[in-house]
This record gives sequence, structure tokens and C-alpha cells, in this order.
Amino acid sequence: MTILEKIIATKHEEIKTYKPVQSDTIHFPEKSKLLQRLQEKKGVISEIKRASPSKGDIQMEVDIVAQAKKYEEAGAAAISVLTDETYFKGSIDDLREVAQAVSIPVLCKDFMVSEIQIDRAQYAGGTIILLIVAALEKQQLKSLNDYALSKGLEVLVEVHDEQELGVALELDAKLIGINNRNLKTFDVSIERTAQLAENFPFDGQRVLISESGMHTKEDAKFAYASGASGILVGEALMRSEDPGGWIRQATSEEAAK
Ligand SMILES: O=P(O)(O)OC[C@@H](O)[C@@H](O)c1c[nH]c2ccccc12
Repeated sequence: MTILEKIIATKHEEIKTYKPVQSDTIHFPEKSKLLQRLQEKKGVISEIKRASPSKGDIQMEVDIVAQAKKYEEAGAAAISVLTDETYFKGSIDDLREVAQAVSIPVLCKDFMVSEIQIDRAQYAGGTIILLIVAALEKQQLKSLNDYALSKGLEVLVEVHDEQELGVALELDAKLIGINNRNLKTFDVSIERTAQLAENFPFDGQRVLISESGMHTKEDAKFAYASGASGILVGEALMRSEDPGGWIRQATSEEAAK
């Protein structure tokens, strides 16, 4: 069993315990759209990630609201919040706290297999959900994508190879993430973005987002030069003493290109 299969199996168990979301609405600051932000300006999708199965504990003590505000002040394009509890030590409450504190788009980073998770993400103030092509049957992917879009959410479709990129394009995904990390083996190579970018239709309708394994401004520059409009960065920001500085540097590198 790969780690991805293991996570998905756990997820199916977890969702059985979820109660339907209530209809009373919590107030969240209005959020902009990620697609539009990235079409206007390249940027960093900055992640709140306490721990991961590949790295263990990364930063357990972090004040996530303070961290999210640092990201927003530094000009992050969006904030990604890991909400998986078992493997990433996050929670849906983390998402809600962040979504209440910022007005940039907020991505609910989880392994979606059911509509109830999408409802929970939206109820907690998330404005973008992640769908991982490697984790879903085509039909399931399509119906979750349709469901999220019908709710007014944005969808980031994550791929790792040519075939999966084809599936994302068939869906007409507007936000396409190339994960530099293979979720089955944990191998990371940022070259992956450059390779898949060769067959990416840069048609102005959709944007390419390079995900994972970027630690330095050179990495950021490499991803942007490969055609990425956005980079998704977790560990480097969570370990940095100055995450705002990291984001500004990655952004000004792009600007100085
Ligand atoms: O911490 P990194 O290497 O900067 O990676 C961030 C992000 O790309 C990664 O957390 C991620 C990308 N796709 C995912 C899917 C599920 C869980 C996590 C992820």
C-alpha cells in the first residue's frame, strides 16, 4: 500500500464521523479569487503546515493566525491550510481561524473524497479546495469538481505526470498544480514542473502552480522561469524565522527577472 492509498483509506473512515454542517453562517472577511490574482501577478501560495508524513513534525508550536497574517502582509497570493489531522496534524478549526483573520483566498488542503468535506471546507471559510488526480477515479474527480464549482469555490487540481495533466485539462481546470513531490514515493524534484510545463497550454485561461520542495529563492525563480504563475510553499516558510521576508524575496526575484 502506498502512503497515498493509506491516507485515502483513513479519510474514508474519518468522514463517516463527520456531522452534516450547520446552516448558520459565521462571518468571514470577503476573499478575492486566486485565479485572477495569479493572472495579474505571479505569487506565493503560503502554507500552514505543522507536520507531514514525509518530514515528521515541522513546526508544532506555531501561532497559525500570526503566521497567516505575516503571509498576507508580505503579499502572499493565497494561504493554504492543511486540515488533515491524522497525517499532517492540522484541523478544520485551523482553516476557520485563518479564514477569519485574512482577506486573501484560503485553500483547504486535504484529501477530498466526498462532498461533505467540501461543505465543511466552505463552512470553515475556505474559498479553494484541492482535488488530487492520483487519489480519485475520473468520475469522482469530475463530480467533486462540478460540486465545488457549483458552490462558488475555486478548485486546484493537482497532477504529477503527463497523463494526470491530460485529465486536469479534460476537466478544463483553471488552477492546475504540478506537485514536485510524488505522493506515492515522496521523491521530490522541482524539475518536474519544467518537464510538465512543456505540455501546458499557456492560453491565459488557466494558470500553472508549482507545488512542493522549494526552499530557496533560486528554487522559486526556477519554477517561475518554467512557466509557473504561482508557487506553493510549506516547509520552507514554516521553518523560516522570517516567512514574510521569504515571500517578499521570492516575489521580488520574480519582479526583477
Ligand atoms: O512543504 P513543501 O515541500 O513546500 O510543500 C507544500 C505543498 O506543496 C505540500 O504540502 C502539498 C502539495 N500537495 C499536497 C497534497 C496533500 C498534502 C500536502 C501537499
